[in-house]
Amino acid sequence: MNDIHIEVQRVSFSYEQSHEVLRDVEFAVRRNEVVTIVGPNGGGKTTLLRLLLGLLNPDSGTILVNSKKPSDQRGVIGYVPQHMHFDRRFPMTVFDVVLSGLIKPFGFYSKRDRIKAERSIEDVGLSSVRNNHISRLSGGQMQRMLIARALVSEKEILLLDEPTASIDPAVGIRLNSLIKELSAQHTILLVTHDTGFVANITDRVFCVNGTLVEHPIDANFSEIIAASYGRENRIVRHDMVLSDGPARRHRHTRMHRRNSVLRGEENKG
Ligand SMILES: Nc1ncnc2c1ncn2[C@@H]1O[C@H](COP(=O)(O)OP(=O)(O)OP(=O)(O)O)[C@@H](O)[C@H]1O
Repeated sequence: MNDIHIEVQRVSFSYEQSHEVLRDVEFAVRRNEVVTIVGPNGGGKTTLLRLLLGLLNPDSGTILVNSKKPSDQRGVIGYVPQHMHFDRRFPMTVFDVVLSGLIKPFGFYSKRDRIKAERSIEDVGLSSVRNNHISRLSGGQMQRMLIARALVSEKEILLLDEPTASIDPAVGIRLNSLIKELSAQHTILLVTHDTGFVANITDRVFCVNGTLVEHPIDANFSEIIAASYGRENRIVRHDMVLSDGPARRHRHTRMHRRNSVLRGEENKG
């Protein structure tokens, strides 16, 4: 089996009538690696995830997932968003949401599907709230439910977008162990501003800011990355930004750094 799970060769991308967002991006990820993607707001991290998911096509260059085009490999990648919007008027339970991760053309789920959903819920430690309405979940439980939803269809690769955006540090420690456990079976790419959170689980760190640069990981890597964005800054949590347009531009001009480096050191200790 090819050890390279994702291969990106000299990829450039621009949105229509806009400046180039990514230029000559190149990297390879091996199976079961945990790769962290960091970078300033507007640096192109989400765009890179969309390219890997096959939702966008590069202007030039090649992306291969399992040696094939991402659009042919959609079943292989599970995307875990920061949060999801559900209509609270519908009585969706944790189990329903996780089961819905199995896309069925006619919506009929077999006994085997249900067992898979149960297992995924168990894997993320949510069995006790299996029948709870999702509006009653905490931020950390919601995040784990979304991971279970990605796991249920047996994806090989998990893309986690800001997994710590809506959780507090104590919950972050549990989530951190879960990601570590999942990495035994999955290749994991996570976009985060929270370098402290990933310090003990990541194999590699990529910084995306138009281009992609790999950072060496050493004892001080969180500090170095934070320093390169400006120590006085605190990175804004994604869920605090409500709209696109001017607000988004505003966000890009005032990058904040969350005090996560210190928190991460606490986590490690
Ligand atoms: N659909 C779109 N159309 C046009 N421009 C876009 C679109 N989506 C993103 N952009 C622009 O592309 C650039 C990269 O955006 P992207 O969302 O990939 O960055 P990011 O690193 O994920 O940022 P953040 O940390 O703020 O989420 C930004 O300048 C953004 O305004």
